[in-house]
Amino acid sequence: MKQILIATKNKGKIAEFKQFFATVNVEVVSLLDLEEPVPDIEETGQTFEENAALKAEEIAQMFNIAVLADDSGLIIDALDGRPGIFSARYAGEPTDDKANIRKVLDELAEIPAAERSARFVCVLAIAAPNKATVFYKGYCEGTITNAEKGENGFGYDPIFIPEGYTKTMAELSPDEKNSISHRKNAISQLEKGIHSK
Ligand SMILES: O=c1[nH]c(=O)c2ncn([C@@H]3O[C@H](COP(=O)(O)OP(=O)(O)OP(=O)(O)O)[C@@H](O)[C@H]3O)c2[nH]1
Ligand SMILES: [Mg+2]
Repeated sequence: MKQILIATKNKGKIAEFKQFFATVNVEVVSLLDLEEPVPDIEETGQTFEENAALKAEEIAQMFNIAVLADDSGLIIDALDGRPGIFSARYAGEPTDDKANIRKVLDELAEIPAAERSARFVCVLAIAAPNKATVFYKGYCEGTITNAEKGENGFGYDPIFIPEGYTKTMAELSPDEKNSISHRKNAISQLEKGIHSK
């Protein structure tokens, strides 16, 4: 079976990528599968693209193979786009999904339902030795709830209601999330990019 190395340590992302790539018979290998632990890559970029490139290029160079990386996050309009590129570490490091959710709900406490619009963003970068890095981007529009609901997914899924739905992303099944998510939409762009070559 063909394999793809994905430069991530996020178990939620890994589970979703495994589902996407299983449909084309590609096995996902992540940084958590390697025998030698890989140090955390500092995400010092100012944009999702810069951070995705940092992760993909560093690992591609380390192993001399093509690598896919995902930099993603939640953009909330009433918070001027925060947490944005800081989504994983919004309430500090190490990453704590529950604390991140609490911080967002606290900051939105006075904001009425009609002004709680938000979107998830996913930027995929593919880096390969001696090749220019390429990028694909996907969005998922929605709103932020007043309280957590649902057990599926990861990150901010329990407080995000996708447009056209009445349930949070964490109440959707993995298949449902993977049919509408920012990650799915970025992968669709990747497929289009590859087929047009
Ligand atoms: O509810 C969510 N559903 C999603 O589908 C989703 N995708 C991203 N996010 C948030 O954005 C951060 C990514 O930050 P990020 O791209 O730096 O990844 P990470 O640090 O978790 O892992 P790595 O890939 O860098 O190893 C994550 O931790 C989450 O807080 C999501 N939240
Ligand atoms: Mg990260």
